[in-house]
Amino acid sequence: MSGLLSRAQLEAALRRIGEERYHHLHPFHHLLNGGGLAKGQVQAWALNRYYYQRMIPLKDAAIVSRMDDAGLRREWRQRIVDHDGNSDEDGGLRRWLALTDGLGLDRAYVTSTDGVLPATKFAVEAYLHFVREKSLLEAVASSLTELFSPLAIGARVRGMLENYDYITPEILAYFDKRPEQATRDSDFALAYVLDNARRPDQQQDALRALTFKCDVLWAQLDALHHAYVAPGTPPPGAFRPEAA
Ligand SMILES: O=C(O)c1cc(C(=O)O)c2c(n1)C(=O)C(=O)c1cc(C(=O)O)[nH]c1-2
Repeated sequence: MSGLLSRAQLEAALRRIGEERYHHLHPFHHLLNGGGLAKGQVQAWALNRYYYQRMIPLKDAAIVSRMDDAGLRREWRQRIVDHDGNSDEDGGLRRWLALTDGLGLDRAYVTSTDGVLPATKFAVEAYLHFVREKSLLEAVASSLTELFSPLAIGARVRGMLENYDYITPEILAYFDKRPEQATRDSDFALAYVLDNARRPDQQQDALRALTFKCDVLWAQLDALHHAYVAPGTPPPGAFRPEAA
Protein backbone atom coordinates (compact mmCIF):
# COMPACT_ATOMS: atom_id res chain seq x y z
CA MET A 1 0.00 0.00 0.00
CA SER A 2 1.21 3.54 -0.70
CA GLY A 3 1.60 5.93 2.21
CA LEU A 4 0.30 9.46 2.48
CA LEU A 5 1.96 11.84 0.02
CA SER A 6 2.67 15.48 0.88
CA ARG A 7 0.88 18.09 -1.26
CA ALA A 8 4.07 18.62 -3.24
CA GLN A 9 4.54 14.88 -3.79
CA LEU A 10 0.96 14.43 -4.92
CA GLU A 11 1.24 17.34 -7.34
CA ALA A 12 4.52 15.96 -8.69
CA ALA A 13 2.96 12.51 -9.14
CA LEU A 14 0.03 14.05 -11.05
CA ARG A 15 2.35 16.02 -13.29
CA ARG A 16 4.45 12.92 -13.96
CA ILE A 17 1.38 11.14 -15.31
CA GLY A 18 0.97 13.97 -17.83
CA GLU A 19 4.62 13.81 -18.85
CA GLU A 20 4.34 10.09 -19.48
CA ARG A 21 0.83 9.62 -20.82
CA TYR A 22 -0.68 12.87 -22.17
CA HIS A 23 -1.84 12.85 -25.80
CA HIS A 24 0.84 15.29 -26.97
CA LEU A 25 3.02 12.16 -27.16
CA HIS A 26 0.71 10.30 -29.53
CA PRO A 27 2.04 9.58 -33.07
CA PHE A 28 -1.18 10.96 -34.61
CA HIS A 29 -0.52 14.34 -32.97
CA HIS A 30 3.07 14.28 -34.23
CA LEU A 31 1.75 13.73 -37.75
CA LEU A 32 -0.89 16.45 -37.34
CA ASN A 33 1.56 19.05 -36.02
CA GLY A 34 4.32 18.16 -38.44
CA GLY A 35 2.29 18.41 -41.66
CA GLY A 36 2.27 14.65 -42.12
CA LEU A 37 -1.47 14.32 -42.77
CA ALA A 38 -3.53 14.70 -45.94
CA LYS A 39 -6.51 17.02 -45.72
CA GLY A 40 -8.97 14.14 -45.38
CA GLN A 41 -7.06 12.93 -42.32
CA VAL A 42 -7.16 16.41 -40.76
CA GLN A 43 -10.90 16.45 -41.45
CA ALA A 44 -11.24 13.09 -39.71
CA TRP A 45 -9.46 14.49 -36.65
CA ALA A 46 -11.73 17.57 -36.44
CA LEU A 47 -14.88 15.55 -37.09
CA ASN A 48 -14.07 12.99 -34.41
CA ARG A 49 -12.96 15.56 -31.90
CA TYR A 50 -16.31 17.32 -32.30
CA TYR A 51 -17.73 14.36 -30.41
CA TYR A 52 -15.43 15.12 -27.48
CA GLN A 53 -16.23 18.84 -27.58
CA ARG A 54 -19.93 18.15 -27.53
CA MET A 55 -19.65 15.84 -24.53
CA ILE A 56 -17.62 18.27 -22.38
CA PRO A 57 -20.57 20.46 -21.29
CA LEU A 58 -22.65 17.34 -20.52
CA LYS A 59 -19.78 16.00 -18.46
CA ASP A 60 -19.44 19.31 -16.60
CA ALA A 61 -23.19 19.48 -16.00
CA ALA A 62 -22.95 16.00 -14.47
CA ILE A 63 -20.16 17.22 -12.19
CA VAL A 64 -22.10 20.34 -11.18
CA SER A 65 -25.10 18.16 -10.36
CA ARG A 66 -22.98 16.32 -7.82
CA MET A 67 -21.68 19.42 -6.01
CA ASP A 68 -23.45 20.32 -2.77
CA ASP A 69 -21.63 23.61 -2.38
CA ALA A 70 -22.94 26.70 -4.21
CA GLY A 71 -19.46 28.24 -4.40
CA LEU A 72 -18.09 25.15 -6.12
CA ARG A 73 -21.02 25.03 -8.54
CA ARG A 74 -20.55 28.71 -9.36
CA GLU A 75 -16.93 28.07 -10.21
CA TRP A 76 -17.56 24.95 -12.26
CA ARG A 77 -20.57 26.24 -14.22
CA GLN A 78 -18.29 28.69 -16.05
CA ARG A 79 -16.94 25.72 -17.99
CA ILE A 80 -20.40 25.04 -19.40
CA VAL A 81 -20.75 28.70 -20.41
CA ASP A 82 -17.33 28.60 -22.07
CA HIS A 83 -18.43 25.79 -24.36
CA ASP A 84 -22.10 26.60 -24.88
CA GLY A 85 -21.76 30.40 -24.97
CA ASN A 86 -24.75 32.62 -24.27
CA SER A 87 -26.20 32.30 -27.76
CA ASP A 88 -25.75 30.20 -30.89
CA GLU A 89 -23.20 32.75 -32.09
CA ASP A 90 -20.53 32.19 -29.46
CA GLY A 91 -18.96 29.57 -27.23
CA GLY A 92 -16.37 26.89 -27.78
CA LEU A 93 -18.66 24.46 -29.54
CA ARG A 94 -19.54 27.13 -32.10
CA ARG A 95 -15.84 27.83 -32.60
CA TRP A 96 -15.17 24.13 -33.10
CA LEU A 97 -17.74 24.17 -35.91
CA ALA A 98 -15.86 27.10 -37.46
CA LEU A 99 -12.93 24.68 -37.67
CA THR A 100 -14.93 21.90 -39.29
CA ASP A 101 -16.59 24.46 -41.65
CA GLY A 102 -13.16 25.84 -42.54
CA LEU A 103 -11.96 22.35 -43.38
CA GLY A 104 -14.83 21.99 -45.83
CA LEU A 105 -16.96 19.54 -43.84
CA ASP A 106 -20.73 19.77 -44.08
CA ARG A 107 -22.11 21.24 -40.84
CA ALA A 108 -25.15 18.94 -40.71
CA TYR A 109 -22.95 15.90 -41.29
CA VAL A 110 -20.60 16.94 -38.47
CA THR A 111 -23.36 17.65 -35.94
CA SER A 112 -25.19 14.44 -36.85
CA THR A 113 -22.06 12.62 -35.53
CA ASP A 114 -22.91 9.85 -38.01
CA GLY A 115 -19.36 9.69 -39.35
CA VAL A 116 -17.66 9.55 -35.95
CA LEU A 117 -15.65 6.39 -35.28
CA PRO A 118 -17.29 3.93 -32.88
CA ALA A 119 -14.13 3.82 -30.75
CA THR A 120 -14.19 7.64 -30.41
CA LYS A 121 -17.75 7.40 -29.14
CA PHE A 122 -16.91 4.64 -26.68
CA ALA A 123 -13.89 6.53 -25.29
CA VAL A 124 -15.75 9.84 -24.94
CA GLU A 125 -18.81 8.22 -23.39
CA ALA A 126 -16.56 6.45 -20.89
CA TYR A 127 -15.52 9.90 -19.64
CA LEU A 128 -19.15 10.91 -19.02
CA HIS A 129 -19.87 7.62 -17.23
CA PHE A 130 -16.74 8.01 -15.14
CA VAL A 131 -17.71 11.41 -13.73
CA ARG A 132 -21.23 10.17 -13.00
CA GLU A 133 -20.19 6.99 -11.26
CA LYS A 134 -16.97 7.76 -9.41
CA SER A 135 -16.47 10.08 -6.43
CA LEU A 136 -16.56 13.86 -6.93
CA LEU A 137 -12.84 13.91 -6.13
CA GLU A 138 -12.15 11.46 -8.97
CA ALA A 139 -14.45 13.40 -11.32
CA VAL A 140 -12.55 16.62 -10.61
CA ALA A 141 -9.17 14.87 -10.85
CA SER A 142 -10.09 13.48 -14.26
CA SER A 143 -10.23 17.04 -15.62
CA LEU A 144 -6.58 17.61 -14.72
CA THR A 145 -5.32 16.71 -18.17
CA GLU A 146 -5.99 20.41 -18.74
CA LEU A 147 -2.83 21.13 -16.79
CA PHE A 148 -0.99 19.92 -19.87
CA SER A 149 -3.17 21.20 -22.72
CA PRO A 150 -1.73 24.74 -23.10
CA LEU A 151 1.65 23.40 -24.20
CA ALA A 152 0.08 20.83 -26.50
CA ILE A 153 -2.24 23.43 -28.04
CA GLY A 154 0.62 25.90 -28.58
CA ALA A 155 2.65 23.31 -30.47
CA ARG A 156 -0.39 22.20 -32.48
CA VAL A 157 -1.42 25.69 -33.57
CA ARG A 158 2.13 26.63 -34.55
CA GLY A 159 2.64 23.37 -36.44
CA MET A 160 -0.68 23.43 -38.27
CA LEU A 161 -0.31 27.06 -39.37
CA GLU A 162 3.16 26.35 -40.63
CA ASN A 163 2.47 23.08 -42.39
CA TYR A 164 -0.95 23.25 -44.08
CA ASP A 165 -1.70 26.03 -46.55
CA TYR A 166 -5.47 25.76 -45.98
CA ILE A 167 -5.14 26.34 -42.20
CA THR A 168 -5.62 29.96 -41.08
CA PRO A 169 -5.73 31.63 -37.65
CA GLU A 170 -9.52 32.10 -38.10
CA ILE A 171 -10.04 28.38 -38.60
CA LEU A 172 -8.08 27.65 -35.44
CA ALA A 173 -9.84 30.37 -33.39
CA TYR A 174 -11.16 27.68 -31.02
CA PHE A 175 -7.70 27.32 -29.59
CA ASP A 176 -7.22 31.07 -28.92
CA LYS A 177 -9.18 31.02 -25.70
CA ARG A 178 -8.39 27.52 -24.50
CA PRO A 179 -4.95 27.98 -22.90
CA GLU A 180 -6.22 30.77 -20.62
CA GLN A 181 -9.43 28.90 -19.78
CA ALA A 182 -7.56 25.64 -19.24
CA THR A 183 -5.05 27.30 -16.91
CA ARG A 184 -7.83 28.89 -14.86
CA ASP A 185 -9.79 25.63 -14.71
CA SER A 186 -6.90 23.33 -13.98
CA ASP A 187 -5.48 25.63 -11.26
CA PHE A 188 -8.84 25.43 -9.53
CA ALA A 189 -9.18 21.67 -10.01
CA LEU A 190 -5.62 21.03 -8.84
CA ALA A 191 -6.17 23.02 -5.62
CA TYR A 192 -9.42 21.09 -5.07
CA VAL A 193 -7.67 17.74 -5.49
CA LEU A 194 -4.72 18.69 -3.28
CA ASP A 195 -7.13 19.95 -0.58
CA ASN A 196 -9.49 16.99 -0.71
CA ALA A 197 -7.28 13.96 -1.34
CA ARG A 198 -6.29 13.64 2.30
CA ARG A 199 -5.98 9.88 2.69
CA PRO A 200 -3.63 7.56 0.81
CA ASP A 201 -6.55 5.77 -0.89
CA GLN A 202 -8.02 9.11 -2.04
CA GLN A 203 -4.66 10.17 -3.39
CA GLN A 204 -4.37 6.93 -5.34
CA ASP A 205 -7.93 7.41 -6.63
CA ALA A 206 -6.98 10.88 -7.90
CA LEU A 207 -3.87 9.55 -9.63
CA ARG A 208 -5.85 6.72 -11.22
CA ALA A 209 -8.52 9.17 -12.37
CA LEU A 210 -5.95 11.26 -14.21
CA THR A 211 -4.44 8.14 -15.77
CA PHE A 212 -7.92 7.07 -16.89
CA LYS A 213 -8.48 10.46 -18.53
CA CYS A 214 -5.15 10.27 -20.35
CA ASP A 215 -6.36 6.89 -21.64
CA VAL A 216 -9.62 8.49 -22.85
CA LEU A 217 -7.62 11.01 -24.91
CA TRP A 218 -5.08 8.46 -26.14
CA ALA A 219 -7.75 5.98 -27.22
CA GLN A 220 -9.37 8.64 -29.43
CA LEU A 221 -6.10 9.14 -31.28
CA ASP A 222 -5.49 5.39 -31.53
CA ALA A 223 -8.88 5.11 -33.20
CA LEU A 224 -8.00 7.87 -35.69
CA HIS A 225 -4.60 6.39 -36.40
CA HIS A 226 -5.97 2.92 -37.02
CA ALA A 227 -8.80 4.12 -39.25
CA TYR A 228 -7.05 6.84 -41.25
CA VAL A 229 -3.28 6.28 -41.13
CA ALA A 230 -2.39 2.60 -40.78
CA PRO A 231 -3.74 0.21 -41.72
CA GLY A 232 -6.30 2.83 -42.77
CA THR A 233 -9.48 0.83 -42.47
CA PRO A 234 -12.40 2.97 -41.27
CA PRO A 235 -15.22 0.82 -39.89
CA PRO A 236 -18.53 0.53 -41.80
CA GLY A 237 -20.49 3.79 -41.77
CA ALA A 238 -17.60 5.99 -40.57
CA PHE A 239 -16.39 9.14 -42.38
CA ARG A 240 -14.31 8.37 -45.48
CA PRO A 241 -12.03 11.07 -46.88
CA GLU A 242 -12.41 11.71 -50.60
CA ALA A 243 -9.55 10.34 -52.66
CA ALA A 244 -6.91 13.08 -53.01
O1 LIG B 1 -6.67 20.42 -27.47
C1 LIG B 1 -6.35 19.72 -26.51
O2 LIG B 1 -5.27 19.09 -26.45
C2 LIG B 1 -7.31 19.64 -25.39
C3 LIG B 1 -7.13 18.74 -24.36
C4 LIG B 1 -8.08 18.69 -23.34
C5 LIG B 1 -7.82 17.74 -22.26
O3 LIG B 1 -6.66 17.63 -21.84
O4 LIG B 1 -8.73 17.01 -21.86
C6 LIG B 1 -9.21 19.54 -23.38
C7 LIG B 1 -9.28 20.43 -24.46
N1 LIG B 1 -8.36 20.46 -25.43
C8 LIG B 1 -10.38 21.34 -24.58
O5 LIG B 1 -10.41 22.12 -25.54
C9 LIG B 1 -11.39 21.35 -23.61
O6 LIG B 1 -12.33 22.15 -23.70
C10 LIG B 1 -11.31 20.46 -22.53
C11 LIG B 1 -12.16 20.24 -21.45
C12 LIG B 1 -11.59 19.21 -20.75
C13 LIG B 1 -12.09 18.55 -19.53
O7 LIG B 1 -11.62 17.45 -19.25
O8 LIG B 1 -12.96 19.12 -18.85
N2 LIG B 1 -10.46 18.81 -21.35
C14 LIG B 1 -10.25 19.56 -22.44
